Amino acid sequence: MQIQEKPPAGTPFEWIGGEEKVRALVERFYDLMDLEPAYAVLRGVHGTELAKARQHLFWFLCGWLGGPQHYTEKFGHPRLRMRHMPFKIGIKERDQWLACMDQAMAETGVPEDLRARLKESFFGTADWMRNTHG
Ligand code: HEM
Repeated sequence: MQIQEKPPAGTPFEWIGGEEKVRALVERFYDLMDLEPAYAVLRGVHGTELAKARQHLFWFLCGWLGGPQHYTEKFGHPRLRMRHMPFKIGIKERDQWLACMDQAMAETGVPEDLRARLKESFFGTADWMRNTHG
């Protein structure tokens, strides 16, 4: 008999395990950004305080994954590229963001198939956010 993994039915939000898991993922993402020397450049782009970023990314990701649209209900269209314009985002920043998020997904137990799919989607979004060479 084979043990069935939860099938990828419904939304990625359901698949990941709802708000509790999204919250855990976001918390780990910013904890790692704070802790790991490998993400120092990315950390440096952020201010001293990460509380607002934690809350906003949580609200955003719930909707982006197909769950509750907290972010758009509060702020309207995310206009993410425009909102990131004040920060220098090149290849290094993009790659550290993606690596930090991937490590957070691994450490919070995001299912492998979902993790691979999200990695691709995150790449598209992060690459589109680049606003400087290098
Ligand atoms: C590519 C590299 C990226 C860098 C360097 C970066 C950096 C930042 C910084 C510095 C902030 C401001 C945090 C604060 O207000 O304290 C921010 C906010 C935010 N980022 Fe990113 N980010 C990146 C990619 C992404 C990606 C891929 C996503 C979504 C999948 C994302 C979603 C957000 C959201 C939702 C906010 C909050 C915006 C707001 O409402 O003010 N970011 N990011």
